[in-house]
Amino acid sequence: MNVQKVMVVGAGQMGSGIAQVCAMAGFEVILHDMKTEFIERGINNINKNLQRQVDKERMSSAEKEDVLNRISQSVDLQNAEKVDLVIEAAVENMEIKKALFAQLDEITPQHTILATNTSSLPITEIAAATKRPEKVIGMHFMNPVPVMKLVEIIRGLATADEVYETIENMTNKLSKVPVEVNDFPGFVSNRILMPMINEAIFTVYEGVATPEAIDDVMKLGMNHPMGPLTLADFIGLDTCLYIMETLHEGFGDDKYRPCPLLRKYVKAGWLGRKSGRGFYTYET
Ligand SMILES: CC(=O)CC(=O)SCCNC(=O)CCNC(=O)[C@H](O)C(C)(C)COP(=O)(O)OP(=O)(O)OC[C@H]1O[C@@H](n2cnc3c(N)ncnc32)[C@H](O)[C@@H]1OP(=O)(O)O
Ligand SMILES: NC(=O)C1=CN([C@@H]2O[C@H](COP(=O)(O)OP(=O)(O)OC[C@H]3O[C@@H](n4cnc5c(N)ncnc54)[C@H](OP(=O)(O)O)[C@@H]3O)[C@@H](O)[C@H]2O)C=CC1
Repeated sequence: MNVQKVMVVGAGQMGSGIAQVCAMAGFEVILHDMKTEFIERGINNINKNLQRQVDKERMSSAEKEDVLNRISQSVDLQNAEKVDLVIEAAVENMEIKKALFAQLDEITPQHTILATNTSSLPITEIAAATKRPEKVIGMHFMNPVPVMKLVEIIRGLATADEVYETIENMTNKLSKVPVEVNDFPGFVSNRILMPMINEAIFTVYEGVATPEAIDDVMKLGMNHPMGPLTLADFIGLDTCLYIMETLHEGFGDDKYRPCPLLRKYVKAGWLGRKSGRGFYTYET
């Protein structure tokens, strides 16, 4: 199938990044969120990223304007009625995603592929909220989207081969590298990454070392570009907690229990970089 028009649902850090790379690759993009202010925040992000490219003379100002002009804004999901592909990047919550997919199933044309950027939730269960499970697929981008090469592509139980191929082609057009994985909690990326982050949080909780020391060990000792606690703040501590809960519930194994300190921070509203405070403090 030839994808031309894309709707990205959720204009947060992932949705704005996905909208940016789609528009840069020439797709017409509708960026949808619940409120205009969230979309404006997303567009501001995109604008800043593109301006950096202009400043580095990798893109002209005219090209930047062309990219921005390919992105339109939406606060009405009905605007999905003419798109070929929806990439959902709303909050990591099964009930919210199921409700969105059920609505999108009603609104979009029959040929439309419904993809989710979920970082851990079962694709098969999200697909079951629609009458087109063969057209539902996981398209898991990494953060920051404009920089990271990987897109994990996850087939649900019913995902059709041609839908997989369309999403694989689309990923290549975005200059990303597709890697196919099966539908298990956390897929591959977060099944491996998130227990390491959770263990780093236990290491703070048990007073083994400060966040700075833990991050230094992993950066200087293991050559990780960011320490695990900086990375947790970057991903969002709410998202880290939801992923650990999905792993814990999905596998029923206590090795995936979320650290109580992670729960406490999320309850306090310390969500990391996006809220201004997590393991570190940030200017908002
Ligand atoms: C939770 C999930 O479901 C899955 C996930 O996404 S897990 C998270 C996966 N991501 C990671 O692990 C990221 C780990 N961190 C890194 O790779 C690096 O620290 C980083 C790429 C984010 C920044 O790299 P750095 O060398 O420390 O900083 P810096 O030199 O400022 O930036 C390098 C490039 O990234 C760009 N960049 C940095 N942060 C960016 C952002 N938030 N958005 C867009 N571009 C960004 C910079 O503009 C720069 O671009 P150029 O090379 O084209 O000039
Ligand atoms: N953070 C990361 O590193 C990664 C995250 N992901 C996944 O991407 C998704 C988004 O994460 P991220 O961008 O970090 O989260 P953010 O919190 O930055 O953004 C989520 C956005 O979606 C909006 N939203 C919530 N519910 C709805 C809805 N019903 N309809 C439309 N928009 C909605 C939110 O609005 P409001 O602010 O009001 O809640 C917010 O603007 C999650 O599923 C996450 O697991 C995947 C890869 C990496």
